[in-house]
Amino acid sequence: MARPKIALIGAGQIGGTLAHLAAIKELGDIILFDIAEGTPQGKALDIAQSGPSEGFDAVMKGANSYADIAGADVCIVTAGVPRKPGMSRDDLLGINLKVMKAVGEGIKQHAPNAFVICITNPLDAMVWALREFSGLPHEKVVGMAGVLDSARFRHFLSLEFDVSMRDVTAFVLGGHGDTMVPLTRYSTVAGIPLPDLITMGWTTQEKLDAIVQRTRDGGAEIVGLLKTGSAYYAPATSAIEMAESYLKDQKRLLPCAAWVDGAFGLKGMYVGVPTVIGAKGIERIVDIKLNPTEQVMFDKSVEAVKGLVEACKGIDPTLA
Ligand SMILES: NC(=O)c1ccc[n+]([C@@H]2O[C@H](COP(=O)([O-])OP(=O)(O)OC[C@H]3O[C@@H](n4cnc5c(N)ncnc54)[C@H](O)[C@@H]3O)[C@@H](O)[C@H]2O)c1
Ligand SMILES: O=C(O)C[C@H](O)C(=O)O
Repeated sequence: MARPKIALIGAGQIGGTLAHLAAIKELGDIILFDIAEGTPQGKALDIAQSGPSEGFDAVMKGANSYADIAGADVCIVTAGVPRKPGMSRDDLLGINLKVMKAVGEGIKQHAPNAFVICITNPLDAMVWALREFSGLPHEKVVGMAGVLDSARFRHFLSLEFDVSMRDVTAFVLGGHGDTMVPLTRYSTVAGIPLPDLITMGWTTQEKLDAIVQRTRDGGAEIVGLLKTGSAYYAPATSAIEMAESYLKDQKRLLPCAAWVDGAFGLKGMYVGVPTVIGAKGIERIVDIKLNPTEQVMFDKSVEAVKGLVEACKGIDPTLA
């Protein structure tokens, strides 16, 4: 049986890391696409030459033409611009919206049956725009952010509790911005909810509040340290987790920016919610009950995302 075809649209920091991870995990044959001539070809050749040591079998090709993504089973989109220190993700909206138009049209023409994972920021508005430009079914176009934000929360919690990250679960919902909603009530250490760990004396409310804030600022913390761009190792790993769930029909329950129409009282919008990813794409949205405090935070985040979508419509009238 032929290997699945994975098209990586954008061969920058995340694109290159995605290609390496997908090869090491033998998820399929890989096309690295970028508008920069030489970059995808150079990275593809470099990664292919790690094959003998890693022991993977995958065809690895760099390309500057959308024709090369033809028939892709999965497209992961990182094309665009990352932020620099002092910028917010929302400052990227105008420039990256134009990129989503080109990418969406390329996918529509050459890979209409793909499962598409958008990573480009500002994430929730860009995945919405990419879906609009590509015209693919909503359940086949999803945004990566919640897996990354939850991984950051899990990492910080594991440091606080001095336990393995594997035993920490966490859910961060809402938009991928300053208003994201780390849900302490639905986050656990080996099944013990965080509020119970405060009662047990493992931590304090103040320390937990600081970890929640560090999670919300997780992207900016790395941008401030790198100075030339944003995080790429953990973002790539997070998207690979989602792609693998689709390709292997794992039905992982992951927080993703999915099309929500009905659940959470929302009428047709992309925002971070718990989702099940399987062979059909987004197969289910898990409509968990939020308490009044969580609901206020979630509503605020939803409004922020709606504002960015309206801004997109203002920039590109074809989206209105
Ligand atoms: N969703 C998340 O959680 C998350 C996490 C990290 C980064 N990001 C975002 O991902 C994006 C990529 O980050 P990066 O670090 O890989 O950036 P990068 O600058 O290293 O790579 C981006 C690549 O996109 C290419 N590109 C630009 N316009 C293009 C077009 N029209 N078609 C094809 N390729 C094009 C560039 O040539 C470049 O190689 C940024 O917008 C960043 O903010 C999102
Ligand atoms: O912070 C950024 O600009 C990149 C990304 O959204 C992240 O959270 O790392």
